[in-house]
This record gives sequence, C-alpha cells and structure tokens, in this order.
Amino acid sequence: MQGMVHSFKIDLKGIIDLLSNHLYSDPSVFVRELLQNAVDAITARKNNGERFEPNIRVEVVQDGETRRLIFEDNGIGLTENEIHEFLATIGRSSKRISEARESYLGQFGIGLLSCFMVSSEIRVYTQSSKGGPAACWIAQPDGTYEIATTTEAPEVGTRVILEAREDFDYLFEFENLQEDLFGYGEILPYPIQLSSGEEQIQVNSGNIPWTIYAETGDPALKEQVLAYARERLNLDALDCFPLKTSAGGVSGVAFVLPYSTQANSRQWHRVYLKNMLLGSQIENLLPEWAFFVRCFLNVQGLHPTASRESFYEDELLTEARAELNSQMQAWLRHLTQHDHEGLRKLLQLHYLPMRALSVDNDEFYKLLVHSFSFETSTGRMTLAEYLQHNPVIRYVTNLDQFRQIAQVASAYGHSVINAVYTYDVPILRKYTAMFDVATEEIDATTYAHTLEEVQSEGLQNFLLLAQDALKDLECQITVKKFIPDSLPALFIVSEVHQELGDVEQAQEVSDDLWSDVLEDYASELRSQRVAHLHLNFNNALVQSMLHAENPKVVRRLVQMLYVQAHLLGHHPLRQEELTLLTEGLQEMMFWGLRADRMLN
Ligand SMILES: Nc1ncnc2c1ncn2[C@@H]1O[C@H](COP(=O)(O)OP(=O)(O)OP(=O)(O)O)[C@@H](O)[C@H]1O
Repeated sequence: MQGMVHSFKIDLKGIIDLLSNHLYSDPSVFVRELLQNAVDAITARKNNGERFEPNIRVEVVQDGETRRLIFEDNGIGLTENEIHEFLATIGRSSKRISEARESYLGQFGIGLLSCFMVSSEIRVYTQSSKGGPAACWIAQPDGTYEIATTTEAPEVGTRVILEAREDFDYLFEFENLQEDLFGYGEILPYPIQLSSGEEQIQVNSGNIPWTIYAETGDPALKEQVLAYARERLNLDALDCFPLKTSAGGVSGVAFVLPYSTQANSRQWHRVYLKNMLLGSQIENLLPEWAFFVRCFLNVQGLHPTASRESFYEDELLTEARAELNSQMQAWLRHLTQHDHEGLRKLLQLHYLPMRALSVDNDEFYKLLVHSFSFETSTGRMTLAEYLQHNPVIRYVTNLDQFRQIAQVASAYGHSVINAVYTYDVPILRKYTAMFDVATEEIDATTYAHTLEEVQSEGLQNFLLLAQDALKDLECQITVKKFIPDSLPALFIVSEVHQELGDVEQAQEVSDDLWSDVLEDYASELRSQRVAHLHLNFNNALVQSMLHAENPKVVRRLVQMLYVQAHLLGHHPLRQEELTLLTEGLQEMMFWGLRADRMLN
C-alpha cells in the first residue's frame, strides 16, 4: 500500500488528565518532579567535569491574589535547541539518551507535565552551562509554547515559575512546601533553600544517621539511629539493623516495630531512589514476611515504574529482594544465637504472625521453631528446652485432656505439651518432617491404659462396694498404681463423656422446651459414655480406705474422692456431684464432731 505518511498528534489536555487522574496519586508530586529535574541538572553538570557549589532555591511570592512558585537550580541548564528537543517534546528525555543514564533520576520525559496539574502555565528561564544565549520558554496546557531570549535567567542553571491554580493554592503555602521538600529531599546531598518574603530556611540538614549506619554498619551509631526514629517517626523501635545489597545497590536500615502486626498487613517501607524519596508505601522491595519491620532504604540501581510508586519486577529486583531476605534472616539467626532476650521480646510481640510464617516457610521454621515457647505439664518452656529432656514430642490438643493428664504424665517422666493454641499443632507435626524426631498426640484415655494394674483378690469386695457408691454416676472404678503417690484418684473421661457433661450442665439452666431438645442429644451420648475413676494404690489415704470396715464410711469416702478428682481435673460439676459434695462434707463434719466428743 502506498499512502501519505502522517505524524501522531497529541492532545496535551488528555495527557495531563491521564497523568493527574491515573498515573500520579497526589498533585503534590509536581514538587518531586521539579526537585528531581534540579538534582538531575546538577548531576549532569557534574558529569561534565565542572566544579561548582550545587544549590537548589525555592521561593514563594505572593503577588496580589496570585501565589507564585520559583524553583531554581544551578545545574546544566538548556540551550534553545535542547528546549525544543527535550522540554517541549513529550516523552523525550535527555537523560535516557545520555551515556550516564544510570546516574539520573528521570527517564521518561513526562515529569514536568505534572506541573500543569497545579498551574495553568509553566515558565522556564534557563542558561546552559555550555554557553550561548539564555532562553525563556512559556508553555500552556493547550500544547502551545513560546520561546525567546532573555536576560532574566540564572547565571548558569534553570528557574521554573508556576502560578498556583486556585484549587491547588494550598500546595504553594510555605509550610506545605517545606513539608514536601523535606519529605522528598531530606537525604539529598545538596542544600535546598526555601524562602517567602523575610522568611528563609534550609530545608534539609544533611545529618542523617541511618544513611551512615546503612553504609558503615557501625554498631556505635545504633543508638543515634533509634533516637532518629523516635524523633522523626515517633517510632520507639525495639531494635534496628543495617541492610545492604550488591544487586540494585540498596542500602538502608530496618526498624523492628514495637507493636504487633498481622502477617498479611501492608508493608510501609520508605524508599529513596538515588537519595530522593520515591515513596513511603513501596511494597515490592522487601520480602513478604517483613511485616514486623519498617525499613528506610536508599536505592541506587533499581528501576522505578513511571508512576514512581514501585519498582519494575525484573531480575535485578528479584536478586535484591533475595539479598534483603537473607540479611533479615541473618539478623534473626543472630538473635537466636546471641540475643535471647531480644528474640523473646520479638516472638512475644509478634507471636501469631511469627508462628504462621514458620508453618508456611521452612527456612523460618528451622530458624525459629526451637525458640517458640509452649505450655507444658512441667511448666512453660521453649521447644529447645523441652527437647533436652524429652526425646519424643508428646502433645494434647484439648485443654480438658491436658488438665486431666498433666499430673500423671509428669509422674511418668513425661512432659506433655498443651497444644491447644493457634498453630501449635501444625508447628509440632512439622517437626517430625523437618528434624526426624517423633511426635505423638496423646489423650487421657491412652494414658489411663498405661497405669499399672493391681492384681489382688482381696480387692473384689471393695470394688463392688465402691462401684455401688457411684452407681447413679455411670462411672467405672478401678484401683491402679501410679505416681505421684500424693494423688489419691484420677478421673478420666472420654471425649463423649466430656461433651455429655457439658450438655447436662446446659440442660440444668435451660427452659423445658430447650431441655427436652438437649435430652435427645444427651441420651444418645449417654449410650457412649465412658468415665473412669482410678484410685491410687500408692496413696496412703486410699490404702487406709481399702482396709476400712464400715461400708457406710467406704461409700462416702469413694464419693468424696470422686468429687475431688472431678475438681482437680477441672471437670464441670453437675447437680449430682454438687449434691454429693454438700452431703459428703456435712456428713464428714458431723463425723469429726462426733469423734471429738468421743475423745473428750
Ligand atoms: N531543571 C532542569 N534543568 C535542565 N534541564 C531540564 C530541567 N528540567 C527539565 N529539563 C529537561 O527537560 C527534559 C524533560 O523533563 P521531564 O521532567 O519532563 O522528564 P525527565 O526528567 O527527562 O523524565 P521523567 O519523566 O522520568 O521525570 C529533561 O530530560 C531535561 O532534558
């Protein structure tokens, strides 16, 4: 096909709308774009080998109703030809075609257009450091511009003048500008002066402890860095540590948060690109699990997206992220080996997310699992401490079961873990797969089977009597030997029985209708009920009871031991048990008084 060749036309209004509504999340980014151009112009002049004192000057001028912003640098400036080629050509950037492109912040050739979001005109006075006449460029948002020679340009450098649009007037206020300039330029190595009338300040002080700490890793600076976080971020960090990568040239510091966060909570890391703030919500640089730190990072060699709100997902970013990942793990490893108190605080504060993370992430698991603490039948301890005395990890998944067997298990030299809290079970089960140590889930009934039987003919009569004493309570009674000797009886119920106890207790406080409904369920459970009262042959009281002659006394003692074992095992008391308790206590008090009378 042979036809006429045409050029694209650009509707600048459409592009400005695109930038303001879809690319930039905040109109104040025009400050960032102006600052970035000033920094790049200074870098370009330095790259040319010129020696000069870099300087960025910002001034607000009130002219009647109009507020005007003057933004000036003493960078490389532009010749008239360069104005046509770079300033006035959308998408063309002197920086992208430069050999030293890696040293610049800008690359897309669209940043200056962001000024149209807040000003209805962009005026640029510029003097190139290469010489030639100074030029003045005045651009309108309809896409037209004028260009002329001028005598009002800086000696060398560029002055941009914006007139605030009424709706964005507030962005040109001194305090707002101070805040934005400080936010974007705090760690820039060039002084930024801000003035308005008589008022003049230097926005950035140049004394940033975390950047030096990041570069040198000098532990002597740690306190200063933590003090900086307290003053500047209102963050009383638990700890901080330096980070540095070779891929992407990232250097910075991680502050350990002093409050708990969710594992999936958004990460708020403050990221600078070549010393200029890229954003405070950059999400894709740190590993996903870095929820317990907030990082300040300065990046030299990664590539930002056009909106400058994240980095391109390229190989370099993947490598940088991997390096940050292993450095953060190294810090955790250091805690596990050398700072147990620090680790304890960290795990206590971020208890659940750290456990969740370990379940999903093997590296983390290996690093932290031995430091996780568990409630056991022999007290609270870390898994490492537990494994010192227990070759097998024994755990219970039900709190009632745990209470029932806690005393007996320790008598067997076993310590049992109360694994009823979130992530306890998956963490313990994973241990076998990772470290080849046996784990065993146990319950009270299994334990009861291991109690030593007592073979004695003489017990038959006693057992018949005892069984009769408990006949309305559906409880099997046995005599076994177990330790501790001080424990006279052990009441062990199966899960079904446990549930039945709960249902019957609920029945007692329910109205008739609901109680009937529960009764259906309860009778089904009753048919499966298994409850055992194991009397301890080793216990002195039980021994005396076995030899007691008065059946009435034996019956009462058995019933009271039944209630006591109930209470020790934290089983709910039903009406039957409460009645036994009241009657039994009264009767025993009565016996006591009678014995007293007989003695006197
Ligand atoms: N202060 C300045 N001094 C010298 N040249 C400048 C200045 N500001 C802009 N320019 C020139 O104008 C060009 C376009 O600037 P613009 O801010 O639109 O894009 P950029 O900085 O190249 O890239 P980006 O869109 O990524 O910011 C720049 O490449 C540069 O050549």
